[in-house]
Amino acid sequence: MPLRLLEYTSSNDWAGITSWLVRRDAGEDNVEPLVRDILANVRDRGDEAVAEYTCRFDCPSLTPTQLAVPKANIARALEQIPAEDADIIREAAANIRDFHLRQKQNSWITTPAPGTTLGQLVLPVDRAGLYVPGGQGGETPLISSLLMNAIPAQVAGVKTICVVSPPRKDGTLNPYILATAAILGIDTIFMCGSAWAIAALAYGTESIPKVDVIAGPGNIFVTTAKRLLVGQVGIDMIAGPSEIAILADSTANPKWLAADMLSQAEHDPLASSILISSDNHLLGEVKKELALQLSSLPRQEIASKSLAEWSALIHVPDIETGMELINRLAPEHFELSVAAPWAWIGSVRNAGAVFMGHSTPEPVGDYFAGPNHVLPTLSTARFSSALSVDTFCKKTNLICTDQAYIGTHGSKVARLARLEGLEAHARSVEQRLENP
Ligand SMILES: NC(=O)c1ccc[n+]([C@@H]2O[C@H](COP(=O)([O-])OP(=O)(O)OC[C@H]3O[C@@H](n4cnc5c(N)ncnc54)[C@H](O)[C@@H]3O)[C@@H](O)[C@H]2O)c1
Ligand SMILES: N[C@H](CO)Cc1c[nH]c[nH+]1
Ligand SMILES: [Zn+2]
Repeated sequence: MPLRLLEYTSSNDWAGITSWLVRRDAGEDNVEPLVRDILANVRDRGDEAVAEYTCRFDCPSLTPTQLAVPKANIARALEQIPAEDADIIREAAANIRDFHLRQKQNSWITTPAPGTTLGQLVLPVDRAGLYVPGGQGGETPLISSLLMNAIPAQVAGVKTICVVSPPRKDGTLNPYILATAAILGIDTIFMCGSAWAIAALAYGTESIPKVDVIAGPGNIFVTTAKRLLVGQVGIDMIAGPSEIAILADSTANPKWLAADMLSQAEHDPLASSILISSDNHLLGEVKKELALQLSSLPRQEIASKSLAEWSALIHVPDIETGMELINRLAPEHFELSVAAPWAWIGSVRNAGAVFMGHSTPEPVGDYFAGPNHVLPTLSTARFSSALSVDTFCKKTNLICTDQAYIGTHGSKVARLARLEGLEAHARSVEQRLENP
């Protein structure tokens, strides 16, 4: 099985690693002209364009009036999935809600000096649009994507939440997606996907509301549309292909490590799975395990491309050096697979999420524990964070001063204004001094 074996002894080896790892080109430039056309067409022709694209790509007969999923179908979907599955989804949703409730920030005000009250209003956006990927023609419903995007929006207090997802060939959505929406109390769902769904949410159509923030993962057409709309509508993040980096000592189990690497490799041929260890024997065992476990995976073709092209086993002299490499990689998911993970947590500077110790496999975070699984990729964890309640909030500054404050400080404001050559600013304050 082709898989890179690398040596990292110091920062001198960094260039060799970045040269192939840090820019996984998904070919966004190639699809950009097509996506620009789609955006313009939906902006100008609304539902009609959305329905046309949907018929061309996803299901042959869908009229503009059929884009919205009837509310009754959403409620009924809960009867179409096994009750045990609904219970698992409810439990995951409760964990995710509990975690995100802790992120909620309150508005605050303060009185730093007599005559002045200052503060910050933390307000939810009015409307959010959530993209739920089709998942192999609707056959692998991305339940967790809906949970991870909708719950932070709900906790933020967003009043209008619209979900979009591409329909299956028969013009329906997977009942698991509808049932999850029903569990969450979401009843506004539109059957459309790809760049035209993102365009509809950004511009609004006859049936799809124009939203303030668009969140949710998707393929290259979805991602490119989101990238082109930055600045016109709030965008959660431009999430790239999944990544996992594991730092393991000799107490780690090679079978577990290989399974964890494959868990992300199966997402995408562009996914990246990196194992870093000072134990050469362990690295060799993991390599054997990867070949063994890969052979029985349904998504073997995807995972093997990811392993061959974007993954590696990296030998380091010690854990300290491994940690330095992790901080340079700034991975989306970082598994700290060592005997005493808490002893190392203070050294972690750049990672989307950290999975502590041998018994914390990454998929626990993907689905169930509570923290969000929409995380910064491609080294952007150096400066950005997981999707959160904040994604759906904005902060409005609050300033209140009285006449006494203007009397004490007004002339200083006027002086600063005149230093900038802005006379009208200065007079605005002086009006209150001269004509109280
Ligand atoms: N980062 C995360 O949290 C996360 C989670 C889940 C999925 N993902 C990613 O999301 C993506 C999901 O992809 P998917 O296919 O399952 O669903 P998707 O909904 O993103 O893509 C399917 C849509 O793209 C359209 N499409 C196909 N070919 C097209 C073309 N040539 N031009 C325009 N549109 C076209 C389809 O008709 C359909 O509407 C994957 O890349 C996966 O890695 C990321
Ligand atoms: N690991 C993905 C983010 O990189 C999220 C996900 C969704 N479903 C399973 N996993
Ligand atoms: Zn995953």
